[in-house]
Amino acid sequence: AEDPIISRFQQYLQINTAHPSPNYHQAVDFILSQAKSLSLQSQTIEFAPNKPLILLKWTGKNPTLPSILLNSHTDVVPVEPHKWSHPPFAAAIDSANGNIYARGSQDMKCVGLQYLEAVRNLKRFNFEPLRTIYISFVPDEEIGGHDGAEKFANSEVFDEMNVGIVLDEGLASPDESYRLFYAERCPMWLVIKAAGAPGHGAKLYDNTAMENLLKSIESVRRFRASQFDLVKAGLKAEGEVISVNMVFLKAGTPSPTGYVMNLQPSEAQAGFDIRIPPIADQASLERRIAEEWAPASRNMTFELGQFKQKMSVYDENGRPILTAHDGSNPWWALLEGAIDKSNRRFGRPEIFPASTDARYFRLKGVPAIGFSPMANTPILLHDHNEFLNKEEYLKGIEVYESIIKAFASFAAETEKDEATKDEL
Ligand SMILES: CSCC[C@H](NC=O)C(=O)O
Ligand SMILES: [Zn+2]
Ligand SMILES: [Zn+2]
Repeated sequence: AEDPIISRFQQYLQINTAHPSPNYHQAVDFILSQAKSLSLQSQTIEFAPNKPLILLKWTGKNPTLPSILLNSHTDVVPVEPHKWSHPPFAAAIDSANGNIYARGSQDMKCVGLQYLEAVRNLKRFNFEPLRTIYISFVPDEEIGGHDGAEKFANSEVFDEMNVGIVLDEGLASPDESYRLFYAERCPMWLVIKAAGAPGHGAKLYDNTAMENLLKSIESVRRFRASQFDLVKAGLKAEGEVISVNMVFLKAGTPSPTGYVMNLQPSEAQAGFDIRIPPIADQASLERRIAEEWAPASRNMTFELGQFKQKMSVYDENGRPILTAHDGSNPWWALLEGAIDKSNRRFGRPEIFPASTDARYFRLKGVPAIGFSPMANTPILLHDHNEFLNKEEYLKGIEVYESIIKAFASFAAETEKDEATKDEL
């Protein structure tokens, strides 16, 4: 009985939805055909042209209760096919160990289809949800989600869904414990630019663009090391420090044979991917950028928010964007209980080190938990030879069945509503 399940996963993985030209329409056709076989209501919405978002609905017995949203993205990151041991869109299975190789096998086509397979099984056992369950397949997560989850979370459609809890992606775990995420670092993409006097390549003089930029890079590196040291010493988790990584360097005067060697250029720039946890002081980092990393006194300028990536770690009320993971959030205990029931372990709640669509839902005040059921699995998202083991995939379906059952059967509304009922 497991073969059709795996072959459906393979079919989804075989659709090339890699940027910069994801084949979204083929993915939509596939998901819609699955939805039809499950008798789920479906809707395709283009918040931006040619960027379809699919919204599936399984209506609950009490549709007035806040609903459950199971979110996944349909796009994947690009590949360097010749560096893979198996073609990245073949979804080949290594018969020796059952590993399924494909871009998206971990990030996150697995999760999207596991939701559907879990629903298939629950329907087969005639489970009837009390709460309405929505399943969304969104485009463009890998390029920031602006035309996908961001527009969706800010839409009337979303308001009308009255979502009480969102599940979104997490990370694989090399050990036996699943990882759970209550928040994520927010991206801040920075380009710093240095200017200086050009001159002969043989001349030693102050204030060259290159020297000015290098001073900044040294300063960035000291900060990077100070953050990384906290992680290495075990004092902070990966998601709890500010990461800064230089991702490009651009300078020099091009010539037909390469670069002009005896000319010191008048401009130089460097790009940095910065990620800030919601527990950090973002304003003080921005001061550091202006005063230390790109000081005007050294002929430097900077641009924050390259490719529209600059988020605030705070919401409009100045509160850090995170989902409660204590007793005040009943969904957390339900999730842990459901995983427990499936005989799987889980670790302490963490801050996701990169960024996901969950931030757009959290920003709307809706709790969102990052979770991808992949234990005993090396973390290979965005890497070559991304794979997920067949058995681990099947186990994940069972875990989602348990979670969906627990979430969809949760009868209490909020503490406040309970109190009101008691008074009546
Ligand atoms: C910052 S917008 C791009 C989102 C992307 N998400 C997953 O890898 C990331 O780089 O974190
Ligand atoms: Zn992802
Ligand atoms: Zn990704």
